[in-house]
Amino acid sequence: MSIAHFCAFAVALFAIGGWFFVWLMHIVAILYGKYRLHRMLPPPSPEDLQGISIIKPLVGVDPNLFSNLETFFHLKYPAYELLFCVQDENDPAIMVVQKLIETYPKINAKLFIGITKVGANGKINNMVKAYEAAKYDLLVISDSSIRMIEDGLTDMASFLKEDVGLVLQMPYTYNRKGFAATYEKVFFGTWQARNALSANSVGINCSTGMSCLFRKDLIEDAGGLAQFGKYLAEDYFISKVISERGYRTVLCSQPAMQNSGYCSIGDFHKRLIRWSMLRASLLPHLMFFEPLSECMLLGVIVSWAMEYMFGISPMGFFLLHVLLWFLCDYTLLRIVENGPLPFSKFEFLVAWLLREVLAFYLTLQSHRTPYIKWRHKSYKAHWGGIIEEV
Ligand SMILES: CCCCCCCC/C=C\CCCCCCCC(=O)N[C@@H](CO)[C@H](O)/C=C/CCCCCCCCCCCCC
Ligand SMILES: O=c1ccn([C@@H]2O[C@H](COP(=O)(O)OP(=O)(O)O[C@H]3OC[C@@H](O)[C@H](O)[C@H]3O)[C@@H](O)[C@H]2O)c(=O)[nH]1
Repeated sequence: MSIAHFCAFAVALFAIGGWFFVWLMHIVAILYGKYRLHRMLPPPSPEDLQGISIIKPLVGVDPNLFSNLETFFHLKYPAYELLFCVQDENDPAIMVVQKLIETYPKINAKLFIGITKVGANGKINNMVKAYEAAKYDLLVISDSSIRMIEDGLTDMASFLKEDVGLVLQMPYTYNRKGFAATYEKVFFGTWQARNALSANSVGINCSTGMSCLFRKDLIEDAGGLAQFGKYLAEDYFISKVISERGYRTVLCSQPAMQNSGYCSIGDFHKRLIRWSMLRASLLPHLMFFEPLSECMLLGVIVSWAMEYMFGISPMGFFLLHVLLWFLCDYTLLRIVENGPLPFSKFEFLVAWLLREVLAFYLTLQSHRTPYIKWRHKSYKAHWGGIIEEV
């Protein structure tokens, strides 16, 4: 066998192995999603539910902010406090929070204005005051765009068994109108859900910090929330220090319902590029594996490999591969949504195709510049996840 043939053989073998691995991820995600999502555990008795401090970092106002925050005033949970953080004293979010606090005087809610600068991460700087003032040993960090159902906090708390340190709501979206909303829902219900469910099912850290419950003492033991200010992916490192202390990270049954009032494909792509840049700085090998695990690129490579190894028609193989992937993604999305989809099958097809076709382009965009833009600030990420503000 010539060197060229040997190399081609090795690449084809690797591609086919990777292809089987990705199908394993599809299957695990579907089975684990069915097992875990939308199946609340029997709630512990109210005496067993410990108090929870919910930290809400806010920047600016969008048309859904009031109603999203209001859902936190309707939580059915015996003891919780709401700690709203606003970093700028001129931010109109202050008025929104004050209005809610006036409307619901029986709910224990406080507003913190101004940052404590502990690092470059604006979200951490914004949350530090509330973190220090939190009166309960359990903390929830919940981003501004999140809506909660009445039982959402009980659902999270009921997954906090003795050996669990962090409970995550898997990122998903609330129903909104328009194609951009469909596109976001398809992304979170397919690509994101597949990775999050398969990784969490085997205990791999696949954290997203938009809605998570954790034990404050574990973070204190690691030096407090302030020490995560040097990272932009503070969620990944919070999960990491919790695992290092011997506690598990689990998903709860209810996904995180993101419901930002502004929804556009351009802004969503910027967010995906930012996340991709974070991941590349944390786990550089993902720069190689992530694009290879995408439907279109993997399909092209494996179709070639199948022809090279077994003489199978590449076009037929590619079309079958895409069709099966599409069906698996549709099945997973239905599991995550747990009900009829708020759009037609045709809209799903268009949004799905667009995401799959653009995946590689977005990956390339994430390598174009070392500067990460987040909420009007620019950061430079170094290997290992440490960032500097530019
Ligand atoms: C030949 C193909 C081999 C396939 C290998 C698998 C490649 C994994 C592909 C994609 C990575 C998934 C990323 C998940 C989304 C994370 C969302 C995110 O970016 N969050 C950031 C912002 O909140 C956060 O700061 C970063 C977190 C880092 C997460 C790293 C996750 C690694 C997950 C790997 C999944 C492997 C699953 C294996 C299951 C058997
Ligand atoms: O400077 C900032 C930036 C953001 N934030 C807050 O941080 C939360 C998340 O911000 P965005 O919605 O812009 O960003 P994302 O949803 O993409 O964040 C996600 O990815 C990056 C991670 O570090 C976050 O933990 C995760 O939530 C919001 O509640 C926002 O108000 C701040 O408080 N200050």
